[in-house]
Amino acid sequence: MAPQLDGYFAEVDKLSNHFIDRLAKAVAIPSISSDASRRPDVVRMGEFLAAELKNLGASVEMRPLGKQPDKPDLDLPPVVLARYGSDKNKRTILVYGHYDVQPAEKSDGWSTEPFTLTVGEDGRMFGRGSTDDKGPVLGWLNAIEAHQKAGVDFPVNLLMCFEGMEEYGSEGLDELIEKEGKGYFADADAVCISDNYWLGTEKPCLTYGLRGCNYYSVEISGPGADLHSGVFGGTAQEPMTDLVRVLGSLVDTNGKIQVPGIYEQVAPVTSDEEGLYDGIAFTMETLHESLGSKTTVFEDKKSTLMARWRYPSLSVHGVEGAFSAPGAKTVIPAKVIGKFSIRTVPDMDIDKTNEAVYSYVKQVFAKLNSKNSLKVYAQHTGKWWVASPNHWNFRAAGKATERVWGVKPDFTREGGSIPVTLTFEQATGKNVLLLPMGSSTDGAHSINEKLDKRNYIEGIKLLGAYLHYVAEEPQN
Ligand SMILES: NCC(=O)N[C@@H](Cc1c[nH]cn1)C(=O)O
Ligand SMILES: [Zn+2]
Ligand SMILES: [Zn+2]
Repeated sequence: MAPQLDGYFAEVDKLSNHFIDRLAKAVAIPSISSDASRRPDVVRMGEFLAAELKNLGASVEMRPLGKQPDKPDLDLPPVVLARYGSDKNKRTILVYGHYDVQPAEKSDGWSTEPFTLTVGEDGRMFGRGSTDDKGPVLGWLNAIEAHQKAGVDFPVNLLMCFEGMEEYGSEGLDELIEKEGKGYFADADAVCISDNYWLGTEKPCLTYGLRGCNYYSVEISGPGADLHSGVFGGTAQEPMTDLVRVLGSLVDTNGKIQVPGIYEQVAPVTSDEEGLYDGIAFTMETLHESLGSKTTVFEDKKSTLMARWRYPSLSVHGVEGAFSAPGAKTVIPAKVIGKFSIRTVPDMDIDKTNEAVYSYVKQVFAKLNSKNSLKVYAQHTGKWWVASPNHWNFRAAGKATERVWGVKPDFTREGGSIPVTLTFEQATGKNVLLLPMGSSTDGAHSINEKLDKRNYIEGIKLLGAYLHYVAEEPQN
């Protein structure tokens, strides 16, 4: 089966240093979508991708998305739409990825410069975006190039959609996908997204579910300006004191969400599902390794996987306006904005969840009897997604995984979110598959994010092999 793969694999190995150089160039562009001052870098990253794609012979369009809703003077970065091949006798696969990254500063605790790809002797390649999601996005480009250089016919037509706002909730992209479902994406036969991770470090997986994410701000203000705590301490009601109480009321030490109306929306566990977790290659030891500690809520695998995949969670992320530098500053912040998010699961509803959060936060604040003012709002929201893995798209990916990694993949769900996954499914009416490249210890969103050279190079083989098996797979 897929006889040309050996030539393709050999070419990927031959080109591995060139592919690592391409990743180094991408990592060097600090395309941080949440930081307005970095917007030119996000655009530069989109232009870099477009130029590389054009060099490979793809037809490319840069689609503007208009202004950022919460910052009306700021343009959203363009979506890179590209097509490689338009042979009516071949299947067409639509792939999605993102070229923006999470913020990163060396002073956050990185061991290396975050925007310099640093390849260790052990093959770990450190750099912001290496695994999330520049490595996987470049994987598709590298697969095209290795086919060309090996003289192996590209087995499918490839449609590509790469965005620059995923880490900020994919602002503006839903509308584009909905419009292009029957336009630019009309001939897609299936969708593949490479933007998640293996559950551990050795066993590959295919992913059929994601949690959604509703991201909230709680704004508390009082004084007209930041104050001296010696002069005003004890005389002014302090926004930070109120905020700490509100944030502290949201979730308990074991992650139980305290907002009424959340768990009531969660789909009950079925008997089929009960038996699903035992066969998954996941151990608490791997979790401890990727967590960097043993401070887990649960001691067992099943409860842990359920907590990550099928129950909601609430995380408190930070406070804007609060003193957070080292040292001791005796300030009373005048206005503080607490940030937290809820990862949502079937059958939670975005609006119902928002209403539950707003009403609870207002109630907790009212009980404080504070003279300060409160605002609570959602910064962005995103839907959960669960699909059927009984489809030729998943079968092809399963065969590719066995061919490249020598094992059958686990079928997993993911605790993270890719807001547009459900939108792709609904707008194209086609099956969506998540095919991860990186592993559980990659540290996406964290300090020292990395992608192992082995996962990058074998991952490029995997993406190419998947396309070959897609071409051979009979209809369902
Ligand atoms: N690799 C996917 C990823 O990291 N997604 C983000 C997306 C996001 C940001 N805000 C809401 N969703 C995630 O945090 O899961
Ligand atoms: Zn990502
Ligand atoms: Zn991410």
